[in-house]
Formats: sequence, structure tokens, C-alpha cells
Amino acid sequence: MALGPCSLDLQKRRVELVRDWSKHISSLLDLLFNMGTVTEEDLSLIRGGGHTGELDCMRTLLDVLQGRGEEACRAFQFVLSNFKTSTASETGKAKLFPQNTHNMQKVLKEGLQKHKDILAKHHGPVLSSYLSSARQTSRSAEVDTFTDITFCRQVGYPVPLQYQHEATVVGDSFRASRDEAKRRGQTCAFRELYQSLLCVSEDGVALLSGVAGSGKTTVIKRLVQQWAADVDAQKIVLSMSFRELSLITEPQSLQGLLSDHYSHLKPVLPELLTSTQGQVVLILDGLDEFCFPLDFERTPKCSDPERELSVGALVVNLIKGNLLPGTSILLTSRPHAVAKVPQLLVRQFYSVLGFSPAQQKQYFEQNCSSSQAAATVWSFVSSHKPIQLMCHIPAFCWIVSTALHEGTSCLFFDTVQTGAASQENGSDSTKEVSGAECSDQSSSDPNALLANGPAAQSVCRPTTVTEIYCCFLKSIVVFHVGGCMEGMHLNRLQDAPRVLRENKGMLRCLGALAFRGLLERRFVFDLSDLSSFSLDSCELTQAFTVEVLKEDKASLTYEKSFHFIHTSVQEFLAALYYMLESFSGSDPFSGLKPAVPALHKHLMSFVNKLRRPKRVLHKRVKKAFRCGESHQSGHMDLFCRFVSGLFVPKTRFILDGLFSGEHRPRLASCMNLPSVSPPFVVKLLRSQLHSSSLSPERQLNICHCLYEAQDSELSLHLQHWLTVLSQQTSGQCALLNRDWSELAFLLQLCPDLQQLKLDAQELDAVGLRRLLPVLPLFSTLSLAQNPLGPEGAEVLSLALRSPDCQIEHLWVVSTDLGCEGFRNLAEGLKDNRTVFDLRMAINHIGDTGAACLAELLKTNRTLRDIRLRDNLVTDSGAELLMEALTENTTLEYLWLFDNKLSKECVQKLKEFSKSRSTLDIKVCF
Ligand SMILES: Nc1ncnc2c1ncn2[C@@H]1O[C@H](COP(=O)(O)OP(=O)(O)OP(=O)(O)O)[C@@H](O)[C@H]1O
Repeated sequence: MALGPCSLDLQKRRVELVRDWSKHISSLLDLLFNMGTVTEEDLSLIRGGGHTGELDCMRTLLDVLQGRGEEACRAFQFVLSNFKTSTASETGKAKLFPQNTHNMQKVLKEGLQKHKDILAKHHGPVLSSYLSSARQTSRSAEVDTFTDITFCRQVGYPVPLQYQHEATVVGDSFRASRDEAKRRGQTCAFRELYQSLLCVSEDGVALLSGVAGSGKTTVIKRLVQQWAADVDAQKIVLSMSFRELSLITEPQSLQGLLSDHYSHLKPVLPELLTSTQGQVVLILDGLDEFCFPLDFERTPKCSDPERELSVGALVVNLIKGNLLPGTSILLTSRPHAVAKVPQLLVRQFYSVLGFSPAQQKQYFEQNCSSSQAAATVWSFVSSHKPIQLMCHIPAFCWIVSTALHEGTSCLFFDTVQTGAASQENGSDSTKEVSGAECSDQSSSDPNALLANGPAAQSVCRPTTVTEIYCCFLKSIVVFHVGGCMEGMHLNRLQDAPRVLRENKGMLRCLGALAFRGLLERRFVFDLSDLSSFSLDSCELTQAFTVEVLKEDKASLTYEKSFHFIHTSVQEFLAALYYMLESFSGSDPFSGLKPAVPALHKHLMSFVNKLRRPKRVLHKRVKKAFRCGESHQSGHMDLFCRFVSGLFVPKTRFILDGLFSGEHRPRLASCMNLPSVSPPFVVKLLRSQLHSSSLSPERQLNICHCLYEAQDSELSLHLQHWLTVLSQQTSGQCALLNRDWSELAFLLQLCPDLQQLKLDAQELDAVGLRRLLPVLPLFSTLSLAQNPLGPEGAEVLSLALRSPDCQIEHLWVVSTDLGCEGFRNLAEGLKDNRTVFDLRMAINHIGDTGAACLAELLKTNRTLRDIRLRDNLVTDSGAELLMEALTENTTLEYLWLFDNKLSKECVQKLKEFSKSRSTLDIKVCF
């Protein structure tokens, strides 16, 4: 084959090229690889495993190019003609490798000790929270306040079906039906996690998943601190956050990245990367915050730590084990982002379940300044189910402690007065607070929810999640400067309305930022975001905002970014902004557009006030809920709950001073204020609850909204459902307008309930669909004598396919399934690994249904006991079942009484059963 001009030229100049260009071989190879002229395999051939000299490398490169043809040779000529002879990195490289091995070992050891010290400091306590700064004197390090936390170890990872707000389903992991999982040893504590990740020599990827604020970063800090303190530690930990990696926009080599990040390791880095590979544990925190795509299929393979790559390609090659082979990699992520890493690449999967009730109690003991204060907070939390449910998330425990700080600071005005009075009388105000109102209720008693539900509450105790957040914000704003010194509480609280009024502007801007972030699903903001809402970062550091908006300075680029201390705080501030704007007659959405001139905004607000303000307000509320409805991911759920809560005048009174024009003349107490949302809000919520277009998850959220709105009807309905659950009533319900979503709400708040028995409750497919968010959480589901029909079976099938499914006993006797219904159910059972006891007598599934069951039994290995009494199965159906059972050896009982079987067939079934020692077929003629 004739050679092209470029190939000929290279051939002619070969000697000259080898002589003049060999010293630049590394850079030339980088450029050619990035252009796609040479491949990963070519590179290893050219480098000859690192043992080949530069001249030989150059010769091989020329051979490879010649072999590739004219295009490759032309690309090479192009590279040569554009090559800048600045190869400082290569000349410097020789200096990085001291020749003497003994010296190298010493340098490496010293470097690693220094690295340990630096990393321990980096991952040390950050005294940014109000509570920690207030308690600097009594507690020296965060290490002391680390509360053990519960994890769950899984094989592979379940991709969560995201229909609900992540934070709102956390408590599900602690349901009693999970005890089985515990027995199987799937849950573990921090010690086991440390052992498995930092002591055992296993390479590959481990993934730690948890919702916002579940403590992933705290766990990483703790792991690093423990490792740094462990003199026998064999591992070398490198740790970075995805938030920092997201700021790298230029191609970067792994070596460059590590030496920028850990400049103290620079002298030993090449040695570290080559000789200690099996020992390195690389921690990458916060995968959900990584803003570059991770393309595991198409990213070119690269195993050269010196090659510059885009940061996305770098991460892909690290996770795939191409760069740093033999290294253990620990990734952390919120659940919605775990699927960014293909399941096959994940060796171990842990999810952070959060604090169990015992750990919650321990948290308050460790974080409140006295054991009495801890007892007060704990008795309050354990008697308010919706609040306790959220306390599985550590960040929420922190919010609760801050809100109820020492049990006195953030309670309502009249409580303060009670405190003042008791102080005057020489009694202890903390005792007042921890009195009878906070009596400890058994957390296992569902009645506790109602006893302390909104309607049953004394007027001045925080009862809802919104009220907790109001107290939290007030605490932060009022006590920010100077902390909460002894004896200063009352003065400061009495001055709170003025302080809040003065900070209203700042809170409004912060809320607008939070709201826009929420609409765009953004949780990290940069300086330009802040300035578009007139927030000046310098001003922010002077104000209370450091407690709610956290500043991150990337160690790699020194760029500033900001995020709210917890996503729920962002959601609360967004709702607060929404309500402030709505009450003042402005449109919260127009406040997000910087282009709207201030004059126009004021004009509009004035016009709105003249128009019927109530109608405008109604419009805004509808818009807020529509916003929540349209997002099936559920990420607006908490926002809607807070909006509902902020409609309650008593709740708003906590933030007296912010909502101008209200409570005038000033009320000395919240006692006279309504403790329920205005009727139009409750009416709107109720009409939404009955809307057939809403998904069951959103309907469930509406119940939470009603709880926040302190709707008294909800309490009544829940009381009714409690009676149903205790099986005191059956058949026709005593209550008109009962709603199955309300039952779902109640069930979510009763973690100790393992069995859901709703026999003969006239539960149809529509009602069952409303229960769907909680159906998978029970070990026994007894739904006999309800008109479920084929549509109901479809709903059950969805529950059976849920990754959270715990159902073991499924009892659907006499539920009108028919053959179509059973076909739907069988679809769900095909993928299910939990149901072993299926009772479905009197469902008329017939031979078509029996054929479906036979198909199912060929693959299902979980079902052990199937009861098919009275189902119109004839001989041909029975034949199909026997045929399937020759393949299935796990089924133990098959009940076939009262079907349409001939005498011969019954005999045959009995013979078949006799021939199988582990199978008992119950049948009679
Ligand atoms: N084990 C723990 N003991 C005591 N406090 C904890 C613990 N875990 C978390 N916290 C508290 O909760 C807060 C949030 O935790 P952390 O930042 O670790 O959560 P995260 O899961 O990393 O959240 P995100 O997904 O938002 O990054 C911490 O600042 C700390 O106050």
C-alpha cells in the first residue's frame, strides 16, 4: 500500500525526530491521547511498563503512528508544530523520586504522619452551630458529642422510587417489621462500619447512602478522626468532597489533583501512588452534589495518574479502579443520586438509617446542657409523633435541641412570663416547662399521637413541626450574638419582636433565595446567587445567618459556595418568604425576578391590597399547593407543610415581629389567638384530599399539611381509625367522610404496628391506592372481605414490588380478585422476595388463575403456603399446578379444598403429595 505524504515525512525524519523529541515523549503522548490518536493500549505498549527509555518509547510511538496510517501521522505533525517546549513538569519529576530507598521509606513515613495530623484537623469539630458555640465552655470537641447511629448493610443497592420527600420516609426504616432484618444482622453500628471500611483489606467501591442531614459527613469525620488516632492503622486515607471537585473546570491529572489538595504529600506522592496502592482508602463525600456527568460507558479508560482528564473522567476512572487500582473507595450520597454509579461497580452498600429512639434519647443527653433539660426535650419529642418521626434524622435533632434550648428559651411568650414569675418566686423555670404537659408517653402507644395532637394540645406548647422551626429560627435570630448567657434568656426573648422586625429584610432575601433554590432543586449557591437577592456575603457573616447558611471555601480553588445548614431549613425559609409575601399582598413568584423594578412591585402590592386581599391570598395558597402537586418527586412536600403551618395565627405568633400589622394592639399572650388555620385553608386542603387526580403520596402529604394546619377534624378522624385498627368495629364505618389517606398518615406515625388488619372495611381499589405509600411496611396485610377487585390487585402488586416491601403474610380472602386480579397479583409476586404465606380463598380465579399460579411457581422460591379454597379450579388447573410443582421444591402447603375437582384428580393430587416429602397438598372430594 502506497504511503501518504505525512507517513513518508515521518519515515524520512525518523532519526531526527527520535533525537530531538524523545525528551518530550510524556507530553506528546498526553496530547495524542487526548486527541484520540493513540489509545490506552498503545500507551502501555509505547511505555513498555515503564522500563523502556525515552528514545525507545519515541521509536515505538513512531512505529504505532506508521501502523495507524496517514491520519495518525498528520495528527502527530500537527502536535509537533503546535508543541510548546515548556515541559517543566517532566524535568521536575526526577526530583520527586529520591534514589535511596531507605530514605524514601523515611520520607514516606514522616509524610504520612503529617498527613494524619492534617486530616484529623480538617475533619475536626466545626463549631458553626448555635448549640455548639453556646456550649464551647462545657464541651471541647464534637468528638464527645458524636452519638452512635444505625446503618443497614445491603447486597447491591435498591434504587429508591422517588415519590416522597426523602426526609419524610426516614422513620420507615425503624418500624418493628424491620426487626427481622436486625436479626439477620443487616443493621450495624459505627464500630462495624469502621472495621469493615478501614480495617479489612478489600478493594472496590463502598457506597454510603443517606438523606440530607442523616449524618454522612459526620460519619466521615468520625471515621477519619478515629483512623488518625489509631496508631496501628494500616490504611492511608485520602478524603475529598464532590462539592470541591465540582469547582474544577480545567482538565486535571490525579497526581496534580492530589498534590494541589494535599500539598504536604507532594514529595511522597509518586511513591504513595505506586507502592502503597492496596492500602489507600479514598473517601469522596457527597456524590449528589457533583455537577458533572459521570459516563461510565463511554469515558476512555485511563490508568495514568499523570494524565490530565476532565474531572468527570477522573472520577469515573477512579471508581472503575483504572486509576489507583487496589484502592478502596468510599462514596457518600443522598439516595436520589446513588444510581449515578452502576450497581455492578458497588461492592458494599450501606444506608444510614439515622437515630433509633434510644439513640435519639442519647443524642439529647449528650447535647443538652443538663440531664434535666435533656429529659424535658426527650419527653416532649417522644410524645409528639410527627416530631419524633423526623428526629430519626440527626440534623433534625439538632434543630429540635436548638428550638427548645434548655427547655425555656424558645417557648412562647406566656411561657416566658410563667418562667419570669417562677423566677421571681425563686422556683426553677426549667421545672415549669418539664411539668405535666410534657409527661412522658409510651412511644409505642398510637394514642399518644392523639393525646398530644394539635386539637388536644394546650395552646402554648409547640406541637407541630412548623412550630419547632419557628422556635428554631427565633432562637437563632435572638441569641446569635453572644450566645445565650445565663440569666439573659428572658430579656432577650422579651426583645425578640424588635430583633425579628429589624432582621425582616434579611430574612425575606434569604427566604427568596431558598424559594428559588427549591423551585430549581438547587441546594448550593454561589456569590452571584446571593447578590441577585441583595445578600452581601460579608454582611451575612456578621448576622445570625451564619447559623443557617453555611459557607464553604473549596480548598482547591478558594471559591466560595453556600448551602443552608439543612434542606428542611431551606424549605422552611422558602415557606416563610412565601407567606410574608402573600400576607403583604405581593406575589412570591414576582419577587424572584430581579428584573421587576421595586416601584412596580410596591404598586402591585398596593393594588392587591385594594383588591380583595382575601381573594389574593386564596390565590397564592392555591398556587403554593399546585406547586407541590406538580412535583411528583415530593421535594415540595415539606414546603407545603410549612405553608399550612404558618397559616395558624398561634404559630406565627412565635415569630411576632415578622408578620407586621398582626396582633395589634400587642398581645401579651398567644392564648387569645386561634390555634387553627383559617377555614378556607382547611377547606382547600380537604378538597385536595378528596381530589382523585392527586397521587397517594401527595394525598398523604396533605394529611401532614392538615396536621400542621392544626385541623381539629383530623384528630377526630384519627381517633376513629384507631378504633378500626384495634378491630373494635367492622363492616360499615361509623364515620361519614372517612378518608383512607388519613389512615395512611396514622399508620406512618405508628412505627410499632407490624400487622395491618382491615378485614371487611369496604376497602376498594381507590381506597387501597391511598394506602399504597404505607402498604409495603407491614409484615402482615390482612384485607379479607373487601371489594378490591382486579384494580386492587394491581395496587397490591405495586406494593409487592417496592424495594421497601416487608410483607410476609398476604391475606386477601374473598376480595373479588377473579382470574384477572390474580394475574395482576402474580405480576407483583414474580419480583417479590418476602411473601411466603398467601391466603386467597373464595376469589374465583378458575383455571386461568391456576395457570398463572403455575407459571409463578416455576420461578418463585419464596412462597411456602398457598391457600386456594373455593376458587373454581378444575382438573385441568390442578394438572398445571402439579406440573409446576415438579420444578418447585420450596412450596410446603397447597390448600385446594372446595374446588371443582373430580374424584380421580383428588386421588392424583394425594398421590403426588405423597411422593414429595416436603409438600403437603390439602384436598378432599
Ligand atoms: N452521629 C451524630 N451525632 C451527633 N450529631 C450528629 C450526628 N450525625 C449528624 N449530626 C448532626 O446533624 C448535622 C448534619 O449532619 P451531616 O452534615 O453529617 O449530614 P449529611 O448526611 O452529610 O447531610 P447532607 O446530605 O446535607 O450533606 C450535623 O451538623 C450534626 O449537628
